[in-house]
Amino acid sequence: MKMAELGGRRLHYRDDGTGAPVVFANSLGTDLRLWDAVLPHLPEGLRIIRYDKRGHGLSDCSKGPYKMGELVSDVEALLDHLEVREAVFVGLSIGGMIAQGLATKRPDLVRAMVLSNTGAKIGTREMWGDRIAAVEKGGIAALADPILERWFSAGFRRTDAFHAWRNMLLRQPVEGYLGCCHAIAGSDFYATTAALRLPTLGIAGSEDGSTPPDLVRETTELVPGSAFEILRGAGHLPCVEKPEDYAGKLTAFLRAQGHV
Ligand SMILES: O=C(O)CC1=CCC(=O)O1
Repeated sequence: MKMAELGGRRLHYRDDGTGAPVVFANSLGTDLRLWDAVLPHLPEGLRIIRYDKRGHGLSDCSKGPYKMGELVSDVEALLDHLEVREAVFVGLSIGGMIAQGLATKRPDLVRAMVLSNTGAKIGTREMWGDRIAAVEKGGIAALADPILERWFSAGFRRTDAFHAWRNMLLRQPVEGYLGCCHAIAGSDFYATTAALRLPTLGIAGSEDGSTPPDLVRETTELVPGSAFEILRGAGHLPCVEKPEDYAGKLTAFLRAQGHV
């Protein structure tokens, strides 16, 4: 179990393997176990860094609301602490927004990025305001069913594994969840991501009800020369539903960059 003390805040992370660094950033309401099923399918020779963003998993849960800039600064400080440079940064959903912010702020840290199930902007201020109000009133349980319908395809929702992800969402600290909802509501990366020049792969899930394929494609295409892949039969978390396929797309991208 590793905790980094970063100027008064502690982030929980994992740092496994040696070689070229790949950093993974999770979505809203999930922790670093999001990537568990993908990692065994990745090639040797990688240093795999995963972390829990603030208010999630085993990281400190500071009082919200959070700003996207704070979430970007957190992982920037973590990577400086770990002396990581030139990583491939894989970000899913809010993690993909963090990827876009970090690539803009610290191009020395990010040599290529994977924008998975994300957008330059996700939803509207009104939509996030409604979600925040509903969670403040009834807790995450009040919205768990519709959230999980967007996260997973109907087939996956009939599996035993589905209930573990449901429990992860329900055990998520409300303060951290709401803090990140505020950060997403206030973020729009269209202009800054369009100015980025780095190898970029977009990954979408055909059944994703949160960040549909068209949004992921539109976001990815902001970066000239980017590639885009759809994983069929997967919702918002294709790394959970289709881990081998997800790892295959990621590995092909890493190889194309000469990262492995
Ligand atoms: O909870 C959702 O609807 C999915 C989601 C949006 C941003 C994020 O990180 O997850």
